[in-house]
Amino acid sequence: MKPVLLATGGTGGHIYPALALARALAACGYEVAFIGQQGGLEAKLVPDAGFAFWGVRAGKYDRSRPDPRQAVRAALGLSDALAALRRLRPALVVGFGGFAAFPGLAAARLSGVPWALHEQNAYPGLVTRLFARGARFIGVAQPGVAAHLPRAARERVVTVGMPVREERLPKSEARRRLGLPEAVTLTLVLGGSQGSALLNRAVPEAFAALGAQAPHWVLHSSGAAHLETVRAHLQSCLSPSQRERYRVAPYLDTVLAWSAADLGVTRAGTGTLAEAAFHGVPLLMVPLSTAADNHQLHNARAVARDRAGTVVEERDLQPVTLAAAWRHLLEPETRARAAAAARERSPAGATARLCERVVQELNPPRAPRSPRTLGEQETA
Ligand SMILES: CC(=O)N[C@H]1[C@@H](OP(=O)(O)OP(=O)(O)OC[C@H]2O[C@@H](n3ccc(=O)[nH]c3=O)[C@H](O)[C@@H]2O)O[C@H](CO)[C@@H](O)[C@@H]1O
Repeated sequence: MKPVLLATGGTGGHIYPALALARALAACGYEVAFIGQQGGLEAKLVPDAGFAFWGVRAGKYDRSRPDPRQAVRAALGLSDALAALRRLRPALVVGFGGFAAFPGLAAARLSGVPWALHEQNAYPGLVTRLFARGARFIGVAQPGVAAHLPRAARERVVTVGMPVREERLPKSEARRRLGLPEAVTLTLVLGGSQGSALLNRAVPEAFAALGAQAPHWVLHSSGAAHLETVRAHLQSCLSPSQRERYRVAPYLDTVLAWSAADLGVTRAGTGTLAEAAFHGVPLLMVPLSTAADNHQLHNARAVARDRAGTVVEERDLQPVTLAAAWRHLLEPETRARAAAAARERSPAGATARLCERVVQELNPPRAPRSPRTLGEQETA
């Protein structure tokens, strides 16, 4: 059977929805492989999840600094990807946006292999805009994307939602597996797939400013590169008893972490927001102000409009302001209302919808035979 090749990488926001689709396709008996950047986050996450990975020479294209080396790297990545497609002979390539998806999609276009796309953000990224024309379909996580795509591609846009790993554990079991006490209020701190230097600094300071709270613990994902800095920061700004209640890890299994959490302090990447909604966890969001087209602020405001969380903008980020917003969300009534509103936003079913659309593409309906043809066959 020809495999489905998923072109993805760069950040968790692009990789995790592809992994969710891969699991669903594999469960239906389809063969799946991935193509992404050699040495990228995907080169670890994909084999860890048990799927075949082809690494190609890809790199982020810096539009502000055109450099011939970027063009050379793109050409090398394309030749790697063409070789991979010759070898794998995929039935379909599905691209998830971001620079790491570029070589696989470009190779598909050049080799005559059909391709499809999934776009996670409300404003489509460059790769989605480049490959929308000619795509078999463009699955989108949020409505309103079509207006930003070439006219010829718009009718092939389908709103499927944001695929997340639709697994939940009982809170008590998740906490036990994380080594956390059961009868406490737990805030999960997540700064996106690479961690956030800003949250790493501000959240421990806000925790100190919160003062005495009913048993309240924190589980904080620092990002692999920031673990030691955060540990040193906790030593300097928290008392020993506060440190006892503040756990830090370089990277978390987020099915466990969201299952255990009562509240999140996060950036506002699409993946994080969708997972929080799936798990019914209210959020205190600090959107990344440098995200393309400030899309994290738009993402966060949509959550706040639905009353599933609160936004604190970077420019207002002081330990006391963060602590005040945090204290408010910790109040049991506020938290319960926001958790119910979060559940209303759940993306449950998105993976199945995307999978179904891919399966349709792999098994196109046979053209109905005309009565005349049938008649001819009968008399033949
Ligand atoms: C800097 C940047 O370009 N960010 C973009 C990137 O977000 P980025 O990938 O950083 O953030 P997202 O919130 O979209 O996704 C993070 C993912 O990493 C996972 N995770 C995180 C920490 C951890 O310890 N363990 C773990 O598994 C989360 O569960 C989540 O699935 O892609 C998103 C989707 O295109 C965009 O909306 C973001 O703006």
